[in-house]
Amino acid sequence: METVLAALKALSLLIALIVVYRLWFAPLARLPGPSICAISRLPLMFYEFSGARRSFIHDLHTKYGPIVRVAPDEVSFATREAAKEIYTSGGSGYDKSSFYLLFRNFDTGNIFSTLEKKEHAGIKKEFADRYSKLHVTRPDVAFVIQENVDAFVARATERLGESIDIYDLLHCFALDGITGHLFYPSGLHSQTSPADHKLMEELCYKHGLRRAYFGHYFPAIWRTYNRLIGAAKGPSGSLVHDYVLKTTRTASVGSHTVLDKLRAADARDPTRPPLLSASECMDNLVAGIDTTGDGLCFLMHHLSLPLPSSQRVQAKLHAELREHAGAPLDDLVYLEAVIKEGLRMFGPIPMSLPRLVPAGGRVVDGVSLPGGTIVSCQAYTLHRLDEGVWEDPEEFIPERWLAAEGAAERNQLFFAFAAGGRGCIGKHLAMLEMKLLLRDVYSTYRTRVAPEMTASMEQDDQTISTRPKGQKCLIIFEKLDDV
Ligand code: HEM
Repeated sequence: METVLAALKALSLLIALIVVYRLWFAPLARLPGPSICAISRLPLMFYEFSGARRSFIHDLHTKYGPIVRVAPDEVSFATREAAKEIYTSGGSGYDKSSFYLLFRNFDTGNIFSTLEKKEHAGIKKEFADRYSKLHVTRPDVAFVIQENVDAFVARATERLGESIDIYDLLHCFALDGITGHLFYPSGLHSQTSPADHKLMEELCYKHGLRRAYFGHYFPAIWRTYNRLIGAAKGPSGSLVHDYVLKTTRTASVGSHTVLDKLRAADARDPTRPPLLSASECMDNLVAGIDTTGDGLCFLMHHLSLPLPSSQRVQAKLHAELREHAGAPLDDLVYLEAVIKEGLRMFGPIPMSLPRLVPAGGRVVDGVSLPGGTIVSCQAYTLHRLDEGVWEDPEEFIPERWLAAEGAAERNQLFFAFAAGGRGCIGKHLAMLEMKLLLRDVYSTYRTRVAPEMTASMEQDDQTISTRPKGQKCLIIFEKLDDV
C-alpha cells in the first residue's frame, strides 16, 4: 500500500513539474493561447476526433491573434510571412509531420505521404510534368476532361427542371477526370456506368475520420488491427484498390498518361519499391476526387441559392460566358474570379497542413521555435482573419479578385492549393476541370437549389479536407433562354 502511495505521489509531482514547465519555462511558453492547450494535447485531440479542428483553430485565432499555441508542441500561424517560411523556404519548406504517414497506400509511400523533402523531390520529378499547365491543356489530354464535362451536361439536359444530386454527379465527374488522366483509355466512366459508380460510392461516402486520427495517434495498435482485419477480409476488400492494382499492372495506357511516366521510371530503376507506382496512382486518384468534387459542389450550391448576391453573380457569369463564347479559358476573368472566391470561402482543403521545424530551430514570423515543433497554417483562417486584406470575409464577392489594389496581398494569402514545392501538384488539372465544367454549365443553364433540398451543406471536416455534411446537393438546371 505504501509503495502505491509513494508511486502516486511521485507521479503527481512529475505531472506538476510538467505542467509548470509547459506553462512557464518551455520555449513556446510565451506564445498566446489557452493554458489548457499549453499543458496538454487532449483539447486539440478532442476537437480533431469530433471533426471540429478547423473551427476550433479558427476561433483561437479570432480570440488570440495570428499566432496561437494549440498544443504543448504545436503552433498555428495565420500570416503570409509564416506561410512563406513554413511552406516555401528552400523551395519546399519544412518537412511534413508524421501525420502524413496516414496517406500511405499498399504499405508503400507516395508523393503526398513522404515526409522528408529530398526523398519527396526524387519521387516528384518522375511524373510532375504530367500535371504542368502545358501538359494538361494539350488537346489530346484536355479532350478527356471535355468528354466528362459533356457527360455531365448531358445528364443535366436529360433532366431539365427536375432536381439532380450534384454531390453524386460531381464526384463521378472528378473520378472520371482523374482516372482518365492517370490511365487513359482505362479510366472510369462512373457518370454513366453503374459498375464504375460503385467505386465512386466507396470513395466518397465513407466515414473514416475517427479511424484516421486513431491511426495517427496510436499507430502500433492500428497496424495490428488492420493486419487482423486484412487477414479476415482477404487480399483487398476494396473495389478501388483492386482497380488501381489491376490497372497499374496490366492496362495498356496512352503515352501522355501519368501511369506511362511511372512505368518508365520503374523500367529505369528496378530498385524502386514494387508497389510505388500503384501507391502513387492511388494517392493521385484520392487527391483528385473529393477536392474537385467538393470544391465544385460547394461553389455551385452557393451560386444556386435564392440570395440576391448569388443571383447577381450567376447573372454576371452568364453575361461573360455568352459575350465571350469561344474565347480562350484564360480570357474568362470573371469565371476565374468566381472559382477563386469559391476556393477562398469553401475550398476543399481548408485545414492545417502540419510541418516540423527543422533540427536546430527556426524563426517563424518573428517567433523563435525549437526543432521538432509542429507548425502549420490553415487556408480557412488565412482566407479570413486579416480584414485589412479580406473586406467582409464572410461575403462571396468574386470582384475582390479583379481589383488591382491589394492584389499582391490577396494572392500571397491565397492558400487553397497550399504553396511551394509541396503545394498541390494537381492544381492545373483541377482548375481546367472546374473552368470547363462551369463554362459549359453557366453559358447555357441557370441553376437553383431544389425546394426539397434539406441536406446540410455545412463544411464537415475530415483529416485535412472538408465535404458537405449531408453528402447530397439537390439542384435544378433550367435552360437560360427558357427562364
Ligand atoms: C480544387 C481542387 C484541389 C485543391 C483545392 C487541392 C489542394 C491541395 C492542397 C492544399 C495540397 C497541399 C496539402 C498538404 O500539404 O498537406 C495538395 C497537395 C496535393 N494535391 Fe491537390 N488539390 C486539388 C486537386 C487535386 C487534383 C485534381 C489532384 C490530382 C492529382 C491533386 C493532387 C495532389 C497531390 C499529389 C498533392 C501532394 C503534392 C506533394 O506533396 O508534392 N490535387 N492539394
